[in-house]
Amino acid sequence: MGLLQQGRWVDQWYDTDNTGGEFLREDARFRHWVTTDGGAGPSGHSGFKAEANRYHLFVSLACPWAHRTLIFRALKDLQAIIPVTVVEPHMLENGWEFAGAHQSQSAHHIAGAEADPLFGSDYLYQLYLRAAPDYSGRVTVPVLWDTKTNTIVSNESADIIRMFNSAFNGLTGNTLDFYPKALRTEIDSLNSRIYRDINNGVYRAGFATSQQAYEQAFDQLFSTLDWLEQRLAQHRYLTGNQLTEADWRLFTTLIRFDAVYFGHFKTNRQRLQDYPQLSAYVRDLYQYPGIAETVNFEHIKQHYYYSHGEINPTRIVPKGPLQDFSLPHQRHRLES
Ligand SMILES: N[C@@H](CCC(=O)N[C@@H](CS)C(=O)NCC(=O)O)C(=O)O
Repeated sequence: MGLLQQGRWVDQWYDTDNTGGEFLREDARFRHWVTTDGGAGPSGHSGFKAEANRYHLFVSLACPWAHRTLIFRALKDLQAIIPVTVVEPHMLENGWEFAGAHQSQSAHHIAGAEADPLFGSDYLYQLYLRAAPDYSGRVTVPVLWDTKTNTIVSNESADIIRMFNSAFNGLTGNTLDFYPKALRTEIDSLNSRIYRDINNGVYRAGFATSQQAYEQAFDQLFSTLDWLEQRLAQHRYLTGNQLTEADWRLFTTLIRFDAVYFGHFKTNRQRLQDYPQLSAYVRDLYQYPGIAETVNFEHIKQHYYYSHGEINPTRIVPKGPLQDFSLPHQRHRLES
């Protein structure tokens, strides 16, 4: 695990020394937007018009943030016009890697990982350097790459799913809207609490290097899960009867909870399985058409347990847990 410093790759674990053991996530740096007409979006500059086969998505199947973009690619019928490449789950001294001959010393190829079809790069950081030769910062997935101007449009999943939600509608004819105007205020407020306490909360617990930082993240995480458990006893989805972006953002963390976060990140007050509403809700979303295909537990478990040597030095990847997300969920009953 490492980062780029003025265009040089440096192998280094997260620095929590100056923050009382607390893990602080760095903001994404590429924040342009693909728009219908190529005009500027909420940030970045213009010039990224929605076109078929112009953009390429790089993801890890392990990563909850990248997973959001894969879900939106499926929900919005973008598979035929936005190709995707999957990196190797083992993220070691060279960061995220593509499949190929130049893997890091202890990395293994895991089925489903692919080579870089655009440039034949060995490592994802080489793609970042093509976009910004003096880049400083972490090298993260997902990455939305523009093949026309050879740059990164965005490496922020929250923005990429918003682009996918609407910018390509004219090309696909899919007008499903997961960020409807009438619900935006509610979605935004759910997102911000869920991001802080759950999406990023599990990482704040898992990457904490002080007892206090860990316990604080742990308590916030479970109090927000308790709150959601109650909310989901009333409604099928977070905002009521309509599935929105807020549900999909929550889903990618919940689906990993028992397999990874409970053990590896020590978020073990209880399993997701022990929450009747939340666990049925996850099965409901998992069974939505096209979603199960985006979930890959081999990549998920291999990534976390094998890559984080600071947390799991033996790199043993657990065989369990046994789980079946295709069991009935009965959540239709909550529709009013
Ligand atoms: N804000 C980014 C965060 C992405 C992110 O942190 N991805 C992780 C994988 S789950 C990553 O690539 N980490 C590499 C690193 O931090 O060096 C987003 O939502 O797209």
